[in-house]
Amino acid sequence: MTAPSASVAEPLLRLRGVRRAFGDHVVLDGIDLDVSAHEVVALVGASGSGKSTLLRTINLIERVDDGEIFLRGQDVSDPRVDADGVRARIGVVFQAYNLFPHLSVLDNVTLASRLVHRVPRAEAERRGLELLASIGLADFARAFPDRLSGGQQQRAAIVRAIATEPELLLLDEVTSALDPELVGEVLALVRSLADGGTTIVMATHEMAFAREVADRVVFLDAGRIIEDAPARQFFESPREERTREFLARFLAG
Ligand SMILES: Nc1ncnc2c1ncn2[C@@H]1O[C@H](COP(=O)(O)OP(=O)(O)OP(=O)(O)O)[C@@H](O)[C@H]1O
Repeated sequence: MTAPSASVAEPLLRLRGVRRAFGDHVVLDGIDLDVSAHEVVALVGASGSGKSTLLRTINLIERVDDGEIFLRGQDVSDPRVDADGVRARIGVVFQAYNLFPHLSVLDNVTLASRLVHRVPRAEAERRGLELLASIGLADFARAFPDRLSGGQQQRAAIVRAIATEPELLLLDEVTSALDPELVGEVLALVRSLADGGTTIVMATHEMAFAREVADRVVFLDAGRIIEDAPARQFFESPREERTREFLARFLAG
């Protein structure tokens, strides 16, 4: 028997046999997935296929019924692991309502750094202002979120998620609640994070974006991974019939 090669890098994230059911409804049915550092993985699939639930299990919002989730080799799905400690290592942005409405934009962006990571306020605010400036929102730092457009709010939510320099960024349909004209500015920010080497797992219905930005595309159907392929191969020559049907339905609108 050959020993595993020591040169093979451990994936940043590894899921093995992840299963989650709600009552009799099996929503994740044995998910195996590896994500390397700096990789961008798009989760695609019909509504209800399990994309959000998968992201929520990675972030330990949902507990797995079976299987394991490893973050840098640590089994974080072990119920004895401190979930808050794991969540502090992962940035998450949902479809909408990410910002606390009663806190200024800057307080939103700096809150986790200050409270969870114990960064002194002055340093957290310097970094927060730098991040807000990088997305053109420095002038809104002291404003409350309701002064911002939906696209601006989502961009602020994304910089809030990366303010603590998480090891992994999870994005759950971050553009699906936006008016079409605001989608582009949010996708541009995700693209720049991907270009900068942030490790991202994102559920998306934006196929053109997945094709352009993702290294790999993972197609989920009824809680199973049907195809996991480099983005170009996924869109140009999918192996599985169900992937072809999904893409055809998608292109048909
Ligand atoms: N807390 C819950 N209790 C019961 N059923 C749930 C719960 N969360 C999700 N589900 C069910 O699990 C299935 C998968 O939902 P999920 O939100 O993961 O799908 P999705 O692929 O992200 O869909 P969409 O693209 O519409 O966001 C759905 O049938 C949903 O109703």
